[in-house]
Amino acid sequence: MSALTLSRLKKSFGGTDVIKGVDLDVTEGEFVVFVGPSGCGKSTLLRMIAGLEEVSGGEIVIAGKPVNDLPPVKRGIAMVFQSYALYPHMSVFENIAFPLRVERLAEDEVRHRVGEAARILQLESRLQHKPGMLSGGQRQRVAIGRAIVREPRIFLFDEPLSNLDAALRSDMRVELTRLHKRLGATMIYVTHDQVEALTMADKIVVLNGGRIEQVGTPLDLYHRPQNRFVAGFIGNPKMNFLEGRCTAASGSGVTVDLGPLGTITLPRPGSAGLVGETLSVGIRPEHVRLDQDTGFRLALKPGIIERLGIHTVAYAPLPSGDTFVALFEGDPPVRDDEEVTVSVDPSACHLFDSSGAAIGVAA
Ligand SMILES: Nc1ncnc2c1ncn2[C@@H]1O[C@H](COP(=O)(O)OP(=O)(O)OP(=O)(O)O)[C@@H](O)[C@H]1O
Repeated sequence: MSALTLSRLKKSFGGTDVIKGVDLDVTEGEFVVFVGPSGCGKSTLLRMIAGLEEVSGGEIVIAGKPVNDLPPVKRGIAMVFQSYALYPHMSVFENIAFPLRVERLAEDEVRHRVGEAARILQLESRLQHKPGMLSGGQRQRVAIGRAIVREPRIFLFDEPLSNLDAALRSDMRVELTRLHKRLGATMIYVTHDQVEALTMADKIVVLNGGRIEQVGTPLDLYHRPQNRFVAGFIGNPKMNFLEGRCTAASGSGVTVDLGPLGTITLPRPGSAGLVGETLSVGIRPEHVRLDQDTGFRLALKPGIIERLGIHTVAYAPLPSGDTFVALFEGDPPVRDDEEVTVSVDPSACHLFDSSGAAIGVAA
């Protein structure tokens, strides 16, 4: 069953369109992550679902019921913000209990729900502490506890981990994934951190300029990006793009002349109409090999090499002025300012037409 449906959803501030017609279906129990560059409308979309922003057009349906005209408290949602918004003078218990006090729940029920949330979040020994005595991660757990006790249909998270340091973020990622499994609740999560998106999501929604670019599982987006934007956004280091002119295209292959870098033929169906068009060949840094028998060869002279132990990242200038990034496992014998010939399997490459649409990937 659908937990949430957005239909032709729009939002403008003054005369500026910020959300430009979003359609989305979220299944009950799904962990959905909104990602996209700064200003693409992620938070606005979340706040519209929460009822904190009015809708300029379209409809929001939660559990089968249109909610456009319902205030936040009647929507069956609970939102966790980046700033934990805890009351410093109240104990952890009272902070978690706060929304239940507002609803005037019976004391027994309050104790039961707070106790359960504290147990799930391992905050039982902290219930009498004040927020000032807690670490950042513990404070964020209190904020999550305050959402849990409301027993919402949908949890909304707006960059909840962005105030934490890197180590704590990765711990909290695991905790949130565990929490999602345990509660089986529908969760919608906004982040600009693609590691969070790729590791936590059942489904990722990539937004750009107020529109959805693609919706899919993390691996769908990684392996089958439908356009150049998604291809460049998902994956770290980012995909390399080499531009060239299509010189041949048939049902079995597309050939692109990359000028000084040579010619590559990708084994994917293309129509004869592509010949003459400028295409972009997408190469993921992790698909670059130092052995030279996998098809397309490229001579690189890395200017900078980052050795991270588990892998090595090489940055090499291209004749176009762009930088080509290659990622190798371990610590291979590549040196900066020394030429090295690498190779790429053409069947692992991506291909985009001049409008940015992927060639040979079903929409
Ligand atoms: N209350 C407002 N009044 C006017 N413009 C707004 C308002 N809120 C957001 N905007 C604009 O809407 C656009 C989308 O903002 P939003 O905060 O949703 O983006 P975002 O993707 O969450 O960005 P970030 O990752 O930087 O938080 C931005 O251009 C922003 O300036």
